[in-house]
Amino acid sequence: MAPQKICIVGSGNWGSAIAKIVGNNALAKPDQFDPDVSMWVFEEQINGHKLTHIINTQHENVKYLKGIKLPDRVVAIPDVVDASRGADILVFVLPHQFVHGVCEKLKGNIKPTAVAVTLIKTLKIPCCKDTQLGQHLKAVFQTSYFRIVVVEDETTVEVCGALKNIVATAAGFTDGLGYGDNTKAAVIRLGLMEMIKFCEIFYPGSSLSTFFESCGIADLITTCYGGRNRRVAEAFVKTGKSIEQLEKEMLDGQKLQGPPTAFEVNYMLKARDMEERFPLFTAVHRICTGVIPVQEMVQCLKNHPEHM
Ligand SMILES: NC(=O)c1ccc[n+]([C@@H]2O[C@H](COP(=O)([O-])OP(=O)(O)OC[C@H]3O[C@@H](n4cnc5c(N)ncnc54)[C@H](O)[C@@H]3O)[C@@H](O)[C@H]2O)c1
Ligand SMILES: O=P(O)(O)OC[C@H](O)CO
Repeated sequence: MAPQKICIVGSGNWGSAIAKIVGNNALAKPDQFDPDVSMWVFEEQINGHKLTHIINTQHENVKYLKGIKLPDRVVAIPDVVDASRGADILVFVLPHQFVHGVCEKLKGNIKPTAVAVTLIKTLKIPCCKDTQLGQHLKAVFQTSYFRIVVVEDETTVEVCGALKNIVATAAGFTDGLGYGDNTKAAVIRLGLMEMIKFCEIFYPGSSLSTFFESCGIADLITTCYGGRNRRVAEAFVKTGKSIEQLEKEMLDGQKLQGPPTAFEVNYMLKARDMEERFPLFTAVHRICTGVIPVQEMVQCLKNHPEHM
């Protein structure tokens, strides 16, 4: 098989981090991959210079991953159709709210044999279930410091990634309200229970063991202690500013996934009259949309179905 061309669709914080990993792997495995990796960059001006120009000359995404050098042969391209032209592997890594618009542009403009990998945390993307292809794609991402496990329960992996952002938002509210570690642990536990229940109901067939992979409990802990959703949610309580305003002020262009995911999940719960069975997901949505004050969050969890 000829070396495969890789395009990274996205260039935010995670997009840039994965560009470093993928770019180095492509250089190290020229028999498998074209060493030139393209990266679609949503163009913006930084101190009067185009971000693509800065990345292509300084080999650093100075806005979204400051201080980390990207491999020289990762090339930033501002047009997504140009960036993906001729690519065999498209790595999607952009905030989920922009996926639809980007895919509309790509429709009819990519190699018919191209495969897509999504690193996006969302509920929306149907994935293929090809373990052979999974092993091949593992070579794109695996490094000595970034280990990949190929699992067949791909829906649960993706849904875990999306739902943990809601739990992280709740954890941030807890921190902002000044509660201690026991309350936060209770929120994380109930959040995990709701994640499992949500998968059971909406995506039957998921395996409980998947929640013990990195995508489950490990990502949940990371995001509830260190993530952007947690940080902004804490500031929401402490400052009284809106989530939108804090996202702009605190994240410098990076995007929160928790509040929009809570909105999407609430839409699914409401449609099945199931809000009461998911008090944590429901409370986060109601707080983010101003329906209830954040001070009511813990009250909403006191009669959680897990306690009945
Ligand atoms: N950052 C992490 O640690 C991390 C880890 C794992 C997964 N993820 C997931 O990866 C995905 C991408 O997150 P990220 O952290 O790379 O992004 P980010 O939040 O750091 O960056 C936002 C990106 O959106 C782009 N953008 C802004 N307006 C746009 C528009 N109108 N159209 C298209 N793009 C626009 C920006 O240029 C920037 O590249 C998300 O689903 C996230 O949950 C993130
Ligand atoms: O910073 P957050 O809260 O968007 O979380 C980032 C990653 O998803 C954690 O793996």
